[in-house]
Amino acid sequence: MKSLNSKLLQPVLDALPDGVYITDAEGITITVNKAYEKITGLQRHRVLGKHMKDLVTDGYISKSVSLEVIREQQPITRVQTLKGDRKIVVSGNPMFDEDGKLEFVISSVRDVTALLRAKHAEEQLEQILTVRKEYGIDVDVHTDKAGVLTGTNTRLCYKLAEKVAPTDVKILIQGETGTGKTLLAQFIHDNSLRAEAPFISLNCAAMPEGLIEAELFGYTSGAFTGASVRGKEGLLDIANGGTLFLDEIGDLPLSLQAKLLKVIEENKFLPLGATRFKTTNIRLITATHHDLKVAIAEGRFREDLYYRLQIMPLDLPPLRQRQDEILSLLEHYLTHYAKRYNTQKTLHPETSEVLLHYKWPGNIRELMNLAERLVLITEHTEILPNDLPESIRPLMTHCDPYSSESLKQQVSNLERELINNALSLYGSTRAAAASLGINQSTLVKKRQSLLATRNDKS
Ligand SMILES: Nc1ncnc2c1ncn2[C@@H]1O[C@H](COP(=O)(O)OP(=O)(O)OP(=O)(O)O)[C@@H](O)[C@H]1O
Repeated sequence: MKSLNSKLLQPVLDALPDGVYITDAEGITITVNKAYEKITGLQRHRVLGKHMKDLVTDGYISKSVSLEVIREQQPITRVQTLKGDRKIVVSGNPMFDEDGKLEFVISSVRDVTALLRAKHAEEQLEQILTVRKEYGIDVDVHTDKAGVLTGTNTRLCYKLAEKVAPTDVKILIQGETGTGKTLLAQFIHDNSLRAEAPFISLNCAAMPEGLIEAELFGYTSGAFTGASVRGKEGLLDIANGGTLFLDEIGDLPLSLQAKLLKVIEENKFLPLGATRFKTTNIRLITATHHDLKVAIAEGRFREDLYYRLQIMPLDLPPLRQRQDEILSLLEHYLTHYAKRYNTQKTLHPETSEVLLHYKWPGNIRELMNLAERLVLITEHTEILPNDLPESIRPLMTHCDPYSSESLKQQVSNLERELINNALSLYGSTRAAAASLGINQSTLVKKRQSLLATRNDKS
């Protein structure tokens, strides 16, 4: 182990406000300073002479920046989390001797927990102000009256919704992202006795805990640093008399779940910083794409709240289970965007076929985005399969309905593409062959002969 002149060096290191950790070129600890002991809680005598690898194995530290520096032979900076959620920034620097050989690694360690907290608070405040500004413009009363299309699998859901809309029964809508949960909530509101009052929607997954709390419950003046002097009404106030739609309710933090339960049970809530409860009269509709039963089992969601919210559960199936709606929706949105962009578009039957069998992971929102994109970028009136983005027609590149190639050649093209796709996905001929259900030698032979056919052609 190399040594530094520690008699001289140690007092200097101990006077520094940042933590310092020094190892030799092998990763053996030479010294640490007092600030390091204070920040990490690790005593010097525990680490001196120890190899960084052993400190990681023994659980003293989670990851060693010094070892990374030794491996990479260059400076490296990492943010690490210590016990109790403290955040530190570790910057490791290599020191080389005159011959360019690594001699020491000197790492500085800075506790940035307080700094990050301040930054987080600042960002939260900024977000509150932004959201407020947006709400001032268009959130109070939702006026988007896009035509609602229903097929066999959604008709029942909309029928039930229509039936219970005039009551105040609490509804939990379940469905993947983009399946139309917000539209259904708006439909219920529009068909309720509260239709003239505001429909307010809040996505619980989109905001940090502090911000959701301030938005939902509002706050009094001086409730927290940076709060407006006049305080602010919460959405529970703004939605009074109308409907509050809480999207992604499964992401509502546990502390706020307790507060929401009080609103449901007693129509009461306490704004941040307030000493008196306020009352409100809202109809609550919630939505989730998570399985809340799993969240309950994992302790992330209150069971009592779940049973209060899902008195009337409504399920919106994903678009791939609503095949009879896909073409009507496409036609509806192609016409809608064609009108907006002053053009005309239709789908070639082959294109309809591809889209009908596509899985639509982003559901109706994805379909709308695709319709707009196709209207904008397709130059001809009839949209062909090749106009579709690659992600939708991964194996369609060579299936051109106007192709002059023979069936045999087109099949070879498709085979070549399937093999190449599997090879790039799985990386080895053995794994690619297994994924295609053939043995490795067959794949290699097929690939060679397909390459030869292509070369013959060109
Ligand atoms: N049945 C339908 N007919 C026509 N358009 C629909 C239908 N359902 C949904 N849409 C449209 O699809 C888009 C996505 O719907 P919406 O925002 O309601 O989905 P969501 O499930 O709430 O999504 P997220 O979970 O991501 O918030 C909206 O623009 C909506 O108007």
